[in-house]
Amino acid sequence: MVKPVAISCGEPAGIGPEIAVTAWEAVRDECPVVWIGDPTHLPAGTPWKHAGDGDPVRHFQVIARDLGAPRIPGVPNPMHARGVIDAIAHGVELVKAGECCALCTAPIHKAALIDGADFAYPGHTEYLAALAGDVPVVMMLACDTLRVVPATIHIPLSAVPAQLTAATLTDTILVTHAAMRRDFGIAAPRIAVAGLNPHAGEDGKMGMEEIEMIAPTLDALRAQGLHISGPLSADTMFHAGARAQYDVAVCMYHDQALIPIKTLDFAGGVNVTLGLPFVRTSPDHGTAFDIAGKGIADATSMIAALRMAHKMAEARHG
Ligand SMILES: NC(=O)C1=CN([C@@H]2O[C@H](COP(=O)(O)OP(=O)(O)OC[C@H]3O[C@@H](n4cnc5c(N)ncnc54)[C@H](O)[C@@H]3O)[C@@H](O)[C@H]2O)C=CC1
Ligand SMILES: NCC(=O)COP(=O)(O)O
Repeated sequence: MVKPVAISCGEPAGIGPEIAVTAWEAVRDECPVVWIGDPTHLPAGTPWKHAGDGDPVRHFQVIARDLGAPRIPGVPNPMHARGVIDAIAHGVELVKAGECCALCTAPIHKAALIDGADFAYPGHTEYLAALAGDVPVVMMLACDTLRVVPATIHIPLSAVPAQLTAATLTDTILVTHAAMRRDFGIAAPRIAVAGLNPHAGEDGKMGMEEIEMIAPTLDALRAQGLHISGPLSADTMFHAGARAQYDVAVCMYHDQALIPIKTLDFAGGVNVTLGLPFVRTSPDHGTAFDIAGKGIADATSMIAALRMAHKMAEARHG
């Protein structure tokens, strides 16, 4: 029997509840899901039942949690924060216990969780790494025409150069390489690596990180047999011809990686955490407070995230 993907509710004031239901309507024949959240936050008329009751194709399956306050679209409520965090942890437990095949997280509003529950993590990626026992993880965003990995994630731009060490870059590339092989069936992944500075440093005239750290790190990994190009100029590595030369691009910071993919395919991109002992995906977008509750949110990315979760779980476990 196909196990369901657990969906954590995410920020109730955002579009999470509505895109979960719309995505379920699109994939319910191929990919069962179970949603963890407060059923009073679901769009009116959602045909939901408690998980295990009813028919998962006709009834949206819910593991009900009382989040303590109603949902007001666009207005985050600190009272929800604890329940939102617990829904993620519950999803992880279900996957670890083998009751669900993967976790798909709806977007959280990071500030609301920090303000409402002293959440100690800047995002799911870091929280899931902690729940998995502090394993090294990597954020990857993927669409049909591009995969990108930021080597540093949710930190201020001013903190990037200090965090960008040979160890960070090596771990990022090795986790990415292993996941390309295990989860995406690419036997010898071609990895393109961006420089940090304009023109990848222009021979040291516009920054020294490429010469002092990035290039020697890549040389050491090439010596281990990895197919790596770079450090490349970030501004010229994302046009169609350049993208054809690699399977995944490793970038130096969040926006260097995410701007190209969200520009190419905002609707279809999927966020996936590599390196975890379980499968986790997510839509590439955030809470979209400006359109929450209006019934106009596009669920394409959520649908792609659910399909990718199932496919990755299948690749791992059959
Ligand atoms: N995986 C996660 O939990 C993520 C959470 N976030 C969080 O989301 C919050 C808002 O972030 P923003 O940068 O404003 O990005 P956002 O993705 O929420 O919104 C950016 C723009 O795209 C639109 N948009 C987003 N998703 C859409 C959809 N499915 N259909 C139609 N339009 C859509 C929004 O209406 C808005 O105009 C932040 O708190 C951020 O931390 C952002 C990205 C991922
Ligand atoms: N911009 C991507 C993002 O913030 C996703 O973070 P995470 O919650 O998946 O760690």
